[in-house]
Amino acid sequence: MNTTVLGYPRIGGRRELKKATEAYWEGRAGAAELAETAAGLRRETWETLREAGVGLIPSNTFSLYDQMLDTSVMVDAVPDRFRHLRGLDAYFAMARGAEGVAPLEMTKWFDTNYHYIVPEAGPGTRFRLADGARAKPLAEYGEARALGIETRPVLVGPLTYLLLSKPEPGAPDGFRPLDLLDSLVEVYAELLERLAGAGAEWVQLDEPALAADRTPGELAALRRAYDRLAGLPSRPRLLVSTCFGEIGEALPVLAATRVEAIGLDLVAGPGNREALGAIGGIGAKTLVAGVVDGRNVWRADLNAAMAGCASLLGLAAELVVSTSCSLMHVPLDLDAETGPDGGGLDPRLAGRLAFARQKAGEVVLIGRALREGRDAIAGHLTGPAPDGEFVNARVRARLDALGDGTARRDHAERRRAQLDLPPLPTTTIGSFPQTAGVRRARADHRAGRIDDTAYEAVMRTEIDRVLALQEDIGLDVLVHGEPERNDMVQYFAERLDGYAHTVHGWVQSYGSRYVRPPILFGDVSRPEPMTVPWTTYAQSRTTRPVKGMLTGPVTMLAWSFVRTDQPLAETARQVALALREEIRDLEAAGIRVIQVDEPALRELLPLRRAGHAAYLDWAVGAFRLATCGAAASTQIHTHMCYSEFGEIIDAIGALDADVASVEAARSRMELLADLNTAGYRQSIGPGVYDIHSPRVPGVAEMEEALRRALRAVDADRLWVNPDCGLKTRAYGEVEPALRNMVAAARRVRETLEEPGVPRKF
Ligand SMILES: CN1c2c(nc(N)[nH]c2=O)NC[C@@H]1CNc1ccc(C(=O)N[C@@H](CCC(=O)N[C@@H](CCC(=O)N[C@@H](CCC(=O)O)C(=O)O)C(=O)O)C(=O)O)cc1
Ligand SMILES: N[C@@H](CCS)C(=O)O
Ligand SMILES: [Zn+2]
Repeated sequence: MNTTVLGYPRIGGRRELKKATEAYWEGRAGAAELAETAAGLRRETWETLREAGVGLIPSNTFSLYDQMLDTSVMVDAVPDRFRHLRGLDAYFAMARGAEGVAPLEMTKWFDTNYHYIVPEAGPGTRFRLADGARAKPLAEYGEARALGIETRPVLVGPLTYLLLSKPEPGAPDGFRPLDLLDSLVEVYAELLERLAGAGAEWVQLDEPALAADRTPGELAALRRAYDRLAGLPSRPRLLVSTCFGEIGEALPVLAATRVEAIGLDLVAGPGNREALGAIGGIGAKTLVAGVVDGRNVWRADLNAAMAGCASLLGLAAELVVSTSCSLMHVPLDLDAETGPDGGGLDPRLAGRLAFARQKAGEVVLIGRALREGRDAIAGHLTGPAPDGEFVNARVRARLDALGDGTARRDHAERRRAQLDLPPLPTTTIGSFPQTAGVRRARADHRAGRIDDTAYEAVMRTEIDRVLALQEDIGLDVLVHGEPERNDMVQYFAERLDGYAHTVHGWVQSYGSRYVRPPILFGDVSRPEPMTVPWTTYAQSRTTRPVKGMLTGPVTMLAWSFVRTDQPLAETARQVALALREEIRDLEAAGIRVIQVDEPALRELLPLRRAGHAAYLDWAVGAFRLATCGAAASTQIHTHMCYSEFGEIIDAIGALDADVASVEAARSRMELLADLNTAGYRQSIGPGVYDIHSPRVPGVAEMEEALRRALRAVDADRLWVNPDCGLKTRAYGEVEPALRNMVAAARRVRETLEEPGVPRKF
């Protein structure tokens, strides 16, 4: 009975990776320093896992930016536009763009809040093992070995890699990256042979794409890939690891290959257990049983996990106790919270939590209990949490009284009652750059070095500056800039009862950007207004409309660690009620435009179609519960980003917001045609430039984007905005970009009367 984890956080206990990467980008440190920090973090991870007693330790789970990007570089899937760059410059340019070179797209990793860099492939793509013997998995395997630690290199599986790739611009219609599978598999074959030569006994190939619906053709491709790899004469043993749900028809396909082990997520995919039974088990193979939740922070129920593992014993030749997925989706170490510089979590809550290091410990305990008997871990077994510990009867009664009624007045009537704005109104998504001064003031306030009055003065000065800038640029609907928010979810969670917070609990969102997901542990309620003072202050300083800015109920759940003792739908309604109260207070304070951000609406969509309708029903219901109390004269906006919207296109309309701003700059406005087809009739602000890149977009390119949008959307429904908030950018980029955006909108407005340009005012 062995034990393992499928992956581990890479940031370091004091955010060493983030600091080193950003120092490198800013020229404050060289490549050697970055490499040294990275090696130190890898070593720390391996040693931590070894000390915890984990039997099979993974390697190549580290990345300077993203594991998909690492794979693209490893197999030389580097688009031509980056070929003039070398080494780290090319690597980071693919992620972030460079002078005159647009980055690759970035999008959500399955249903997590992690984002990967989307590979591009075309018929001319020639995969090869770019660095040969120095390929990253080989290098990291060798590095661990030199430390005396035997590891299992982890690779993104070839099927998942290609299913997540997109056709390169200009690729012929009908081209699918998966068409390149056979040639990619040959690169994996070479790599596996080299890893075997280096001494690797096992290799883990991650195929999370199997948790989504797959076509017969894709399943055939899976079979072909692993028949080929498993048929190599000289190779390590292969673990095909899956996560994030049930793998359905892929299970018998994998079972029929000659790979030595299959990894199943038994937390997000409880049905995997039944499916295993239905095929009579996996015979001579090893089952890597993902019984410790890699995506949530609750302690494992060790009794249940032991019983679950015991019931699997007859279904495989061997069982390895594991996490359900990589631990990169949870914070590193709970001890950092309860230690001297932690935030002092309520001990009743802390006792129920486990972060990555604690979860590695849980895996080891379960393994020991299965080997030596339950008594061997008796001291670690805890009783169930007391019932009703964090219940709020008032919230429950109010929700019962509200029922399901979520109708708002007719859209046309709302339009008439709402603000009068010029055609193609210009606005932004909410946040402005979080300057060093703003962040310092927040850190000083947190540490007690400045008091509330001094802190508020800094924020007000910042709001004044942001408003003055927007007026000068000529934007139509202004924002206060969100300087007071550390994060769009954490800020609200800190003001809601039922949520707890960490100080060091960072989880990677993308590249060097991290979040500290709050922990939703009890019934949620709003003790007092959360945004009203800042928004009304801003509105008092300008005659133009200021847009209030809230985070929607689905996103509040998606980007938090959420209680599992009641359905998400019920928890979402509690958050929605708090937002509904906030909207009522904003209206009462004279705010006429309110945006309720739902960037994570797509993220929580179940990976399999069978679950979509039920999810969208409660997700849309929660948004409507939050917003439908608003008066007809209040314009409700929503915003979504980082997603392929295809599968939620109907839901965007069903939210019944008056205006939706959506990321489209990177996906080239394809979305608008889809929205039309779906019968979307409200207003739309397709992002006209990509805020994820430091590149300043020109007037002409945004004008062109707007003209393209006007082919799909009438002018009286088109808004002009960037594709997301500006908090990660610097003013040096933001100011010229917004000036160019307003100039582009004006140029298009001037031509609206020309023949052939639809306008319906
Ligand atoms: C819109 N996105 C978001 C997602 N998830 C969220 N929870 N929030 C989001 O906004 N998912 C999808 C997208 C993309 N994701 C991100 C995620 C993260 C960032 C980002 O900028 N992260 C920051 C950290 C933000 C934060 O919490 N800041 C705090 C603490 C800042 C800090 O480190 N302070 C220092 C001292 C400060 C100083 O002196 O300068 C300290 O405490 O040591 C705050 O501002 O108070 C990051 O840096 O990673 C962007 C998009
Ligand atoms: N209002 C938020 C949305 C980000 S998705 C912002 O502007 O940062
Ligand atoms: Zn956004």
